[in-house]
Amino acid sequence: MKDFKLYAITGEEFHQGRDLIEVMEEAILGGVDIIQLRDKKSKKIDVLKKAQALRELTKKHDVTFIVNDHIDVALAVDADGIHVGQDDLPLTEARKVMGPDKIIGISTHKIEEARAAEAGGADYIGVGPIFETKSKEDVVDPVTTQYIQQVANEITIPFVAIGGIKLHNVDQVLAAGATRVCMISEIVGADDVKGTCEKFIEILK
Ligand SMILES: Cc1ncc(COP(=O)(O)OP(=O)(O)O)c(N)n1
Ligand SMILES: Cc1nc(C(=O)O)sc1CCOP(=O)(O)O
Ligand SMILES: [Mg+2]
Repeated sequence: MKDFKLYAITGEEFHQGRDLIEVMEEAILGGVDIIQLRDKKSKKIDVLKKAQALRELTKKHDVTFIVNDHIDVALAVDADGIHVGQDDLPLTEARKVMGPDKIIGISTHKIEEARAAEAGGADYIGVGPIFETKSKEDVVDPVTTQYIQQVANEITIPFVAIGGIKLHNVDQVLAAGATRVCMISEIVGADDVKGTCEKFIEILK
């Protein structure tokens, strides 16, 4: 997969009434190089419509597009890949459905899961939640930056830190060995989405 640094996930509850595509385009213009559609509430038809619009946007800006959970939607819109969790479709089955060329990312919360993801052919792993987050209902306890250190020391596929990351604590995440960060609320909930992303890009340099 094309490498990335700043990963933004949609979270329309934080958009303050702003249009999904406008918010995500601002994020892209600020430097986000991978976008994930995550929608836990909408009907499938509406998830599909949002995915179509985001596919068009990400194509226009040459940004990687990932769909969370819905493999059928990912395939229907020719997304670049899918993100699955530990309780979603297992990696082997996800690979069968997605084919060899699509990106498969998987969430991990402990080193055993990271090892299994690497051995199972994941293209990248999510490492989190690093800090407390209110953006995910069924979230496990924070894994802290210690888990980043473990992954950085052992895992060779790309990993992205996620969960409660903000401008004020991202230094701790990078100091622990992460080079890629992923956020919902700090990016899409910002008053100035583009400016916030530019600040992250400056810090990530
Ligand atoms: C990059 C990234 N990392 C982790 C997650 C969480 O996925 P999952 O555990 O399947 O939980 P839901 O997002 O489906 O609630 C993610 N989406 N993206
Ligand atoms: C979707 C998600 N997955 C996580 C994990 O640890 O796997 S934490 C999380 C929520 C991230 O949102 P925010 O940046 O607003 O904290
Ligand atoms: Mg999931």
